[in-house]
Amino acid sequence: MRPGGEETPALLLQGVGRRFGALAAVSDVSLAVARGERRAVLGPNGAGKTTLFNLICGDFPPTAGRVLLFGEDITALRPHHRARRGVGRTYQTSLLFNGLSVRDNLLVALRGARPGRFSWRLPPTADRAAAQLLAERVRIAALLDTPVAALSHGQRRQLEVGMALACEPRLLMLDEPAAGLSPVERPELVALLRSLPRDLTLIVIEHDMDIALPIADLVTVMKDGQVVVEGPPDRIESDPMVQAIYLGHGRSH
Ligand SMILES: Nc1ncnc2c1ncn2[C@@H]1O[C@H](COP(=O)(O)OP(=O)(O)OP(=O)(O)O)[C@@H](O)[C@H]1O
Repeated sequence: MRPGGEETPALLLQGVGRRFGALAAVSDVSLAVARGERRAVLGPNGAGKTTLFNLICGDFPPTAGRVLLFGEDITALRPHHRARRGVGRTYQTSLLFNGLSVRDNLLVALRGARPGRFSWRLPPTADRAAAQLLAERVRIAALLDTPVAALSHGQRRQLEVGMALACEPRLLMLDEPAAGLSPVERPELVALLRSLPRDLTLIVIEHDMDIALPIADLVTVMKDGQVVVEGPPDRIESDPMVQAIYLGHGRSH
């Protein structure tokens, strides 16, 4: 396999682990996510999903193993260096500017995404057009002049995805995008995620199967820091191990 060639996975984890003292939060995780793939990482509370997410984004280094992005070893790189190489992300807690409009939030993200970002050199019309495109992509174009404080929870999530897309990521990581959404908002989010460009590689960390399964090409299920099952959504749903893990956790509707 030619490093960096088309067949090189977007993300390759090789025996990745992370300990916090005596606790192995993530243990010997190996997985390959193909270019343009939509991968869901599922698992109950405490399974290690967020820790794995942070290891991929670089919030802290793994205590074992390697992380490769499009063939490049990024294990030792800090988050902003990973971001420059194409890792985009959203956060479980919102990082929006409540006092600003949707448009201004997108403009801040667009300007922050550019090297030399404090130069403010691009003509405002180009930025406004880019903000408009992003808003259309995440289905909130009608809300461009609305203050973020007036958005619903679901609309905030859509804006967060738009802001992450402003950096033109090659790999987009979403951390529990459906957390706190109403039953009406959830299908809208699923539709939005399904409509993202197919060349974008997407990893969604979720504990909710009803969100994860409709958007995923492949699902990785974690428990106690380890990968316990991996496969296509239809097989995951009927897998006895997955059913046992989720028994008692319930599926929300
Ligand atoms: N910074 C930390 N220090 C110590 N222990 C941690 C730290 N972060 C996570 N852990 C522990 O690692 C384990 C895995 O946690 P993690 O948050 O990755 O799971 P999760 O699958 O994301 O769960 P949830 O769905 O509740 O977010 C848990 O036992 C957690 O308490």
